Amino acid sequence: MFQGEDAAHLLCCVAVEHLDASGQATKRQVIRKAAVTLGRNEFQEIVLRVHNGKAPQSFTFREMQLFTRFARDGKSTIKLLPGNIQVLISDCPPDRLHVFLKTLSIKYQAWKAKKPMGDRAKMLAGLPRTFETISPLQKKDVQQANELRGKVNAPPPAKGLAERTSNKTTGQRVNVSSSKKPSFSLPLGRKLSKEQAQILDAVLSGKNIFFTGSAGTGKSYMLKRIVGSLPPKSTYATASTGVAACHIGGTTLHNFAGIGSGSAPLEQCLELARRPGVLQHWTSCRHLVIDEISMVEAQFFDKLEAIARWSIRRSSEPFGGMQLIVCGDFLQLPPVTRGKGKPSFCFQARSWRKCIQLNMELTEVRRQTDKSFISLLQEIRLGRVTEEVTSELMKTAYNCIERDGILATRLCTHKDDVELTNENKLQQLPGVIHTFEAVDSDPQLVKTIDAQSPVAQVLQLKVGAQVMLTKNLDVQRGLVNGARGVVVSFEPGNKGLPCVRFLCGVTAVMKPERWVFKANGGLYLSRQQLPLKLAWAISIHKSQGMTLDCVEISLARVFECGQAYVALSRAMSPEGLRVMDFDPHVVRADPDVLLFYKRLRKERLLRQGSMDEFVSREEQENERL
Ligand SMILES: Nc1ncnc2c1ncn2[C@@H]1O[C@H](COP(=O)(O)OP(=O)(O)OP(=O)(O)O)[C@@H](O)[C@H]1O
Ligand SMILES: [Mg+2]
Repeated sequence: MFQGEDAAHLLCCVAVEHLDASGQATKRQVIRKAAVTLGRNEFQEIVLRVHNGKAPQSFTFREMQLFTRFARDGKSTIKLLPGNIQVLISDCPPDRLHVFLKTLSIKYQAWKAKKPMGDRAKMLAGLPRTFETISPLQKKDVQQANELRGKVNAPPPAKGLAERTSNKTTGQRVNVSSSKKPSFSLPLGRKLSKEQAQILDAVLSGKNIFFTGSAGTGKSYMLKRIVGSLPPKSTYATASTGVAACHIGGTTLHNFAGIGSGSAPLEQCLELARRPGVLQHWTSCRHLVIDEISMVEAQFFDKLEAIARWSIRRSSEPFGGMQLIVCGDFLQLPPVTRGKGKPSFCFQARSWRKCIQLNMELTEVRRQTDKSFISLLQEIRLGRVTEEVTSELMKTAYNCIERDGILATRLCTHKDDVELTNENKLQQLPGVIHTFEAVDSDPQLVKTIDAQSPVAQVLQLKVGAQVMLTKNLDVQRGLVNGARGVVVSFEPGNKGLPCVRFLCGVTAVMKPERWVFKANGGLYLSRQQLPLKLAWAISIHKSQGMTLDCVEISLARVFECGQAYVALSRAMSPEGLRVMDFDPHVVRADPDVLLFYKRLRKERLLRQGSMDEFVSREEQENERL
């Protein structure tokens, strides 16, 4: 996260409105590229300074109202009194805005806790005018703000507090969304490692970058941080699959491009891309983010490049000058070919080399902590199965990973097996079926929503149903995307919400959540549904990008290179994994991909933030390939 001085500055679009008594704007000034700074004057009052590149305007205020509902989209409004001024912020990198607003809010509350200086005292003080950037947030600011909030909210309801501090291992029943306003805290965020920070720096320098790394090194995590650091209006977060797009809060690459499968001739694809609603993506995009690039076909990539360059943006630069931020692991799943032979990877696209200026690699695995399990997975990734690897994986067949009635999720190679398993298992359970229908923003577009949503339109559950959480509800308590649980009861009443016991020890009543998807033409679609899906089985393709705490894998019908690696690397630990019928032959790494990575290393094109030792070891190993 941005700390210190950074927390006091924003670069964004600003509209300054002067309001009359009825709240109508009497004067409005729009500054497309504004620098906003938070500071203090000679009396230690908070000042908001808006700079248009020529002359700054400073607003000192006594009262403030913040409107933060759309802060995640980079928008917020700050209403200031006296003066009745409204500062409307837009197109601001959301992570920066979040920290800026938090700093403003806490500093303001802390300032209110002190007795402000009266006008007369100010006049008598005769101090020269000054402006100093506000100091970084300190613990004491947060304490003061919380004390003030405590007084305003008093008396604090003891129940909410007890819920927040409950010990997750006790299995105590908790309410996931508490109505009490949480206390302020320092906006530290989760820290980036050195190598992750270098990637963010490279992106912010404007370079076209491809970054890679084994499963669980935080590629998607980084993409979310990258998207949060770029201006939202011109940034498009996409991924090759709907599930992966959902992980980074984006849309599918196909949806962004609007050219179907891209197999039509260029002229036809161009016509499709020029359709109203689609054209706007192409013209407004300055930063194109793509996750799970391993599943994007070379030809499709070349088509996108040609469309962007010649026809829409009329520029000779690769991708028409858009910044490309591409990430994935080519040793995971390849593009889907539907029986049309060997796929071409994106790095085999004609335009790849001229598009990508910088190749970087993340080396620190974060999904797993067990060092020997991490090394085993690295071997599998490269298609190497030693006797030791085989025996370690065979041993897991006897793992008893069921706990508290929560069964392992079976990862299947084929989609049909998944549907059949989940339907049959649900039917076999005794008891009444409870059906939950989603509320979609546009019922006509169920298919479009289905393609991107992690939850189904209709969810059927029974007591005993094995389920998986599809959203991070409370990361600290372990209620994270992919967490496994079992339905233990349904609440009385007509809503009959399900109560789920999770593997992490928490039992919680599930309430509907909302997902928002970007559709063509800047249109937003949404689905409201319980954040659950049946989890007796899921497909390996759907599991790409996921972290799972309790999995059983049958690899007998593996048909792709990288498929066994994707399945195995979903597990967080060997204790949470059971491999049923391990056969070393199903572990395969695509030779073209190995060659690609080898060449990048040899030509020293693959930059790593740290771990030089790891580089040389890998190089030695690759020499043996
Ligand atoms: N800097 C970080 N701080 C805390 N947690 C992190 C950090 N980076 C990654 N993680 C966590 O590590 C786990 C794996 O990250 P992520 O899913 O982004 O990996 P990935 O490289 O995209 O994996 P895959 O190749 O399987 O898609 C996630 O639970 C993520 O929240
Ligand atoms: Mg990922």
